[in-house]
Amino acid sequence: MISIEEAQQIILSHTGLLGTEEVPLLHALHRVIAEDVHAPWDIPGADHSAMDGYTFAYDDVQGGSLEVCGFLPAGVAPTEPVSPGCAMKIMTGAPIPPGCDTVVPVEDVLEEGTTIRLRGMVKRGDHIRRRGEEVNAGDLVVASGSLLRPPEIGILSSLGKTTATVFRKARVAVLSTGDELLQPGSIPEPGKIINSNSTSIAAQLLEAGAEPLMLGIARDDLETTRRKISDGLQADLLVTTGGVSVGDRDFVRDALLDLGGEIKFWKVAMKPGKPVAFAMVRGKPVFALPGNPVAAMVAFEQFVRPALLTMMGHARILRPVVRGTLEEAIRNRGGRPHFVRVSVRLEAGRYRLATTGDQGSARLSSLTSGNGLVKLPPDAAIVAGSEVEVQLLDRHFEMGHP
Ligand SMILES: Nc1nc2c(c(=O)[nH]1)N[C@H]1C(S)=C(S)[C@@H](COP(=O)(O)OP(=O)(O)OC[C@H]3O[C@@H](n4cnc5c(N)ncnc54)[C@H](O)[C@@H]3O)O[C@H]1N2
Ligand code: MOO
Repeated sequence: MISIEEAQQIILSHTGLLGTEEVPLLHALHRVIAEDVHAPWDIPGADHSAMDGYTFAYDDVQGGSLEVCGFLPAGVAPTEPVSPGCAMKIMTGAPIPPGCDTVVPVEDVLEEGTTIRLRGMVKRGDHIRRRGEEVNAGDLVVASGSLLRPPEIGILSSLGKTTATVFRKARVAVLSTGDELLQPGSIPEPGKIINSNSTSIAAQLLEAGAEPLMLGIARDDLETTRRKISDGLQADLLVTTGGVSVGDRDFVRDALLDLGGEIKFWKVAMKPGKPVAFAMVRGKPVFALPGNPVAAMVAFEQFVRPALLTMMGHARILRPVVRGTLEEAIRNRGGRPHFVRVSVRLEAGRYRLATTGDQGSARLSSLTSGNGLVKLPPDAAIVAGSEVEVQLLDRHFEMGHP
């Protein structure tokens, strides 16, 4: 059996970048840009006032008082020089008129009829945002490979962009296998359960920024499984759940081989998720995840998500890992690393971790009541109060401040 890290390496060695597409700027949010964007102009485009106040030539301030000669709102570009000895009332964002070089905020002057008196010290150049202070024409502002968050979207907009060329979203086919499965929305019958894996995997895909294509359920026979998997190969990547262990009705691996696929690995030393398989079939990566709901979701996190993020151009493909204090003892009696589901909370600047109770691979509530995974090495016994590393699964933790 190979290790989690070996499995990840094999997967990434078969994972390449998807193509690109031009999308409206707002649709580029949380995607990775595939072009270098240079500034077509300076920002700011001229010297602007940074305050609502008065502008004047510093050399004209004699005795701390000036005549007010006019008003400059934002949105107007003055061309006439201001007469010597004059101050102009100016609003934040308005260009500084020729002849002026200093701004004083309104609260720092006494307004006396048509004159103003400065209340305190003023320095030449105060409260002016300089032309090109942020960006000069020709500067590389957003580099290819950058993740577009709201600030990047904003700066691209300030450069006149209304679209962006980004890496395509991965289209991912999702197939569940099993005679026991009913369509979501059904009422359970004896011996049957609802196919919840397709929905949870689709949700994980959406969260990773990919597009799920729902292939439904394949009954437990080789022919149906092969046909459904073959349909899924039209996508960029295929994820199946169930039918990948050693049962008499586990046909996924045989179907992959029948389709000419190469199984790159089967079984990884981990719990839950051991019977996971990864194959390349007709040039497409196929992840055959175990059927147990937690095993499928944990294996998705460790294997499918990093592959998808790589395909979509991301540089950070792994969840953030932080150190936190365990509030209870945990132990791994097995011979495989155990992903213990924990709830992580930030208390007085420190992460504190508690397990989510029964860690059965079929118990989805071990994930719903938590937001992190502790990878516990084989045979480890950790006492309460110890510091351990935890993968943060909750997006709200990604920036470190829930
Ligand atoms: N003799 C052995 N048996 C099992 C082993 C083993 O090593 N030797 N491994 C166990 C482990 S670990 C796992 S995990 C499961 C994985 O088996 P499969 O991937 O073949 O999954 P199934 O048998 O099809 O299903 C397992 C379990 O999950 C439920 N399930 C399946 N699909 C769905 C779905 N779409 N939505 C909700 N729940 C689903 C299914 O009903 C089963 O209860 O094998 C162990 N066995
Ligand atoms: O590894 Mo199975 O994936 O424990 O449930």
